[in-house]
Amino acid sequence: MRIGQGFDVHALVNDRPLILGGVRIPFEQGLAGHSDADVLLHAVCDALLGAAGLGDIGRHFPDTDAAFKGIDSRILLRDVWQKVRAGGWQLANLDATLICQRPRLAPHIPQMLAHLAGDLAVEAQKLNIKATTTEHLGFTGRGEGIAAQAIVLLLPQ
Ligand SMILES: Nc1ccn([C@@H]2O[C@H](COP(=O)(O)O)[C@@H](O)[C@H]2O)c(=O)n1
Ligand SMILES: C[C@@]1(CO)OP(=O)(O)OP(=O)(O)OC[C@H]1O
Repeated sequence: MRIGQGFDVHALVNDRPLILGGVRIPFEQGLAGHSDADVLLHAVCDALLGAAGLGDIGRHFPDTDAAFKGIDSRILLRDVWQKVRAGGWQLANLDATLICQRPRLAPHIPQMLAHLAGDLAVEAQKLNIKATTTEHLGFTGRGEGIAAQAIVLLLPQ
Protein backbone atom coordinates (compact mmCIF):
# COMPACT_ATOMS: atom_id res chain seq x y z
CA MET A 1 0.00 0.00 0.00
CA ARG A 2 1.10 3.59 -0.56
CA ILE A 3 0.13 6.89 1.08
CA GLY A 4 0.18 10.31 -0.60
CA GLN A 5 -0.55 13.85 0.46
CA GLY A 6 -1.33 17.02 -1.48
CA PHE A 7 -1.45 20.70 -0.58
CA ASP A 8 -2.41 23.68 -2.73
CA VAL A 9 -3.22 27.38 -2.35
CA HIS A 10 -4.86 29.83 -4.74
CA ALA A 11 -5.47 33.55 -4.24
CA LEU A 12 -9.00 34.98 -4.00
CA VAL A 13 -9.55 37.71 -6.58
CA ASN A 14 -12.41 39.65 -8.12
CA ASP A 15 -14.02 38.65 -11.42
CA ARG A 16 -13.37 34.91 -11.19
CA PRO A 17 -15.87 32.16 -10.36
CA LEU A 18 -15.28 30.17 -7.17
CA ILE A 19 -15.07 26.49 -8.11
CA LEU A 20 -14.28 23.90 -5.45
CA GLY A 21 -14.58 20.17 -6.02
CA GLY A 22 -16.17 20.98 -9.36
CA VAL A 23 -18.97 22.94 -7.65
CA ARG A 24 -19.54 26.57 -8.64
CA ILE A 25 -20.12 28.32 -5.32
CA PRO A 26 -21.94 31.66 -5.13
CA PHE A 27 -19.43 34.19 -3.72
CA GLU A 28 -18.20 37.68 -4.54
CA GLN A 29 -14.71 36.44 -5.41
CA GLY A 30 -13.10 33.43 -7.06
CA LEU A 31 -9.69 31.78 -7.21
CA ALA A 32 -6.92 32.95 -9.54
CA GLY A 33 -5.06 30.36 -11.60
CA HIS A 34 -4.10 29.11 -15.03
CA SER A 35 -6.85 26.47 -14.87
CA ASP A 36 -10.24 26.92 -13.16
CA ALA A 37 -8.08 27.07 -9.98
CA ASP A 38 -10.03 24.33 -8.20
CA VAL A 39 -7.69 24.17 -5.22
CA LEU A 40 -9.40 21.10 -3.75
CA LEU A 41 -9.05 19.00 -6.89
CA HIS A 42 -5.44 20.14 -7.30
CA ALA A 43 -4.61 18.90 -3.79
CA VAL A 44 -6.38 15.60 -4.57
CA CYS A 45 -4.43 15.23 -7.83
CA ASP A 46 -1.16 15.82 -5.98
CA ALA A 47 -2.05 13.30 -3.26
CA LEU A 48 -2.85 10.64 -5.88
CA LEU A 49 0.27 11.40 -7.91
CA GLY A 50 2.40 11.41 -4.78
CA ALA A 51 1.09 8.06 -3.59
CA ALA A 52 1.74 6.53 -7.01
CA GLY A 53 5.22 8.07 -7.26
CA LEU A 54 4.23 10.06 -10.34
CA GLY A 55 5.44 13.54 -9.38
CA ASP A 56 3.00 16.43 -9.17
CA ILE A 57 0.26 18.26 -11.04
CA GLY A 58 2.61 20.89 -12.48
CA ARG A 59 4.73 18.16 -14.08
CA HIS A 60 1.74 16.61 -15.82
CA PHE A 61 -0.10 19.85 -16.66
CA PRO A 62 2.37 22.77 -16.89
CA ASP A 63 0.89 26.22 -16.37
CA THR A 64 2.91 27.37 -19.38
CA ASP A 65 0.82 25.13 -21.67
CA ALA A 66 -2.10 26.95 -23.30
CA ALA A 67 -3.94 23.62 -23.51
CA PHE A 68 -4.67 23.88 -19.79
CA LYS A 69 -5.75 27.53 -19.72
CA GLY A 70 -9.13 27.73 -18.01
CA ILE A 71 -9.43 23.94 -17.98
CA ASP A 72 -11.99 22.22 -15.76
CA SER A 73 -9.87 20.56 -13.06
CA ARG A 74 -12.19 17.53 -13.11
CA ILE A 75 -10.64 16.76 -16.51
CA LEU A 76 -7.19 16.90 -14.89
CA LEU A 77 -8.36 14.68 -12.01
CA ARG A 78 -9.78 12.04 -14.36
CA ASP A 79 -6.52 12.03 -16.31
CA VAL A 80 -4.47 11.68 -13.11
CA TRP A 81 -6.69 8.86 -11.88
CA GLN A 82 -6.31 7.01 -15.20
CA LYS A 83 -2.51 7.21 -14.84
CA VAL A 84 -2.60 6.06 -11.21
CA ARG A 85 -4.89 3.12 -12.04
CA ALA A 86 -2.64 2.21 -14.96
CA GLY A 87 0.13 1.83 -12.39
CA GLY A 88 -1.91 -0.95 -10.76
CA TRP A 89 -3.49 0.99 -7.89
CA GLN A 90 -6.96 1.29 -6.42
CA LEU A 91 -8.19 3.75 -3.80
CA ALA A 92 -8.57 2.64 -0.19
CA ASN A 93 -9.73 6.07 1.00
CA LEU A 94 -9.28 9.79 0.52
CA ASP A 95 -9.63 12.57 3.08
CA ALA A 96 -9.39 16.28 2.29
CA THR A 97 -9.67 19.61 4.10
CA LEU A 98 -10.59 22.99 2.63
CA ILE A 99 -9.12 25.86 4.64
CA CYS A 100 -11.36 28.82 4.00
CA GLN A 101 -12.71 31.65 6.15
CA ARG A 102 -15.61 32.47 3.82
CA PRO A 103 -17.89 31.39 2.22
CA ARG A 104 -19.48 28.63 4.26
CA LEU A 105 -18.74 25.42 2.40
CA ALA A 106 -20.56 22.72 4.37
CA PRO A 107 -23.73 22.96 2.23
CA HIS A 108 -21.69 22.28 -0.92
CA ILE A 109 -19.68 19.30 0.32
CA PRO A 110 -22.24 16.62 -0.71
CA GLN A 111 -22.05 17.83 -4.32
CA MET A 112 -18.22 17.89 -4.20
CA LEU A 113 -18.27 14.30 -2.90
CA ALA A 114 -20.62 13.24 -5.69
CA HIS A 115 -18.25 14.73 -8.28
CA LEU A 116 -15.22 13.01 -6.75
CA ALA A 117 -17.01 9.66 -6.49
CA GLY A 118 -17.99 9.93 -10.14
CA ASP A 119 -14.58 11.04 -11.40
CA LEU A 120 -12.73 8.36 -9.43
CA ALA A 121 -15.48 5.76 -10.00
CA VAL A 122 -15.43 4.79 -6.32
CA GLU A 123 -18.06 4.40 -3.61
CA ALA A 124 -18.73 7.67 -1.78
CA GLN A 125 -17.94 5.89 1.52
CA LYS A 126 -14.25 5.92 0.56
CA LEU A 127 -14.24 9.72 0.41
CA ASN A 128 -14.34 12.48 3.02
CA ILE A 129 -14.17 16.26 2.57
CA LYS A 130 -14.06 18.74 5.44
CA ALA A 131 -13.91 22.51 5.76
CA THR A 132 -12.35 24.66 8.45
CA THR A 133 -11.71 28.33 9.01
CA THR A 134 -8.47 29.54 10.55
CA GLU A 135 -10.37 31.73 13.02
CA HIS A 136 -9.49 34.85 10.96
CA LEU A 137 -5.75 34.11 11.30
CA GLY A 138 -3.25 34.12 8.44
CA PHE A 139 -3.86 34.57 4.70
CA THR A 140 -6.88 32.28 4.67
CA GLY A 141 -8.31 34.03 7.71
CA ARG A 142 -7.92 37.41 6.03
CA GLY A 143 -9.74 36.09 2.96
CA GLU A 144 -6.70 36.45 0.70
CA GLY A 145 -6.85 32.86 -0.50
CA ILE A 146 -8.09 29.32 0.01
CA ALA A 147 -5.90 26.33 0.82
CA ALA A 148 -6.63 22.63 0.53
CA GLN A 149 -4.99 19.50 1.86
CA ALA A 150 -5.66 15.93 0.76
CA ILE A 151 -4.40 12.53 1.79
CA VAL A 152 -5.00 9.23 0.04
CA LEU A 153 -4.21 5.59 0.64
CA LEU A 154 -3.72 3.37 -2.42
CA LEU A 155 -3.90 -0.42 -2.46
CA PRO A 156 -2.70 -2.79 -5.20
CA GLN A 157 -5.55 -3.73 -7.57
N1 LIG B 1 -15.45 27.83 5.04
C1 LIG B 1 -15.97 27.01 5.98
C2 LIG B 1 -15.33 26.74 7.19
C3 LIG B 1 -15.93 25.93 8.10
N2 LIG B 1 -17.13 25.38 7.83
C4 LIG B 1 -17.81 24.52 8.81
O1 LIG B 1 -17.83 25.14 10.08
C5 LIG B 1 -17.31 24.26 11.07
C6 LIG B 1 -16.54 25.01 12.10
O2 LIG B 1 -15.40 25.61 11.52
P1 LIG B 1 -14.12 25.92 12.45
O3 LIG B 1 -13.15 26.65 11.60
O4 LIG B 1 -14.64 26.72 13.57
O5 LIG B 1 -13.59 24.59 12.87
C7 LIG B 1 -16.49 23.24 10.30
O6 LIG B 1 -16.43 22.02 10.93
C8 LIG B 1 -17.21 23.16 8.99
O7 LIG B 1 -18.24 22.21 9.07
C9 LIG B 1 -17.74 25.64 6.63
O8 LIG B 1 -18.85 25.16 6.35
N3 LIG B 1 -17.16 26.46 5.74
C1 LIG C 1 -3.33 23.25 -12.84
C2 LIG C 1 -2.28 24.13 -13.46
C3 LIG C 1 -2.34 23.93 -14.97
O1 LIG C 1 -3.42 24.59 -15.55
O2 LIG C 1 -2.42 25.51 -13.23
P1 LIG C 1 -3.05 26.34 -12.01
O3 LIG C 1 -4.52 26.45 -12.21
O4 LIG C 1 -2.34 27.66 -11.92
O5 LIG C 1 -2.86 25.49 -10.68
P2 LIG C 1 -1.62 25.07 -9.78
O6 LIG C 1 -2.17 24.59 -8.48
O7 LIG C 1 -0.62 26.14 -9.72
O8 LIG C 1 -1.09 23.73 -10.49
C4 LIG C 1 -0.59 23.30 -11.62
C5 LIG C 1 -0.83 23.95 -12.92
O9 LIG C 1 0.10 23.55 -13.81
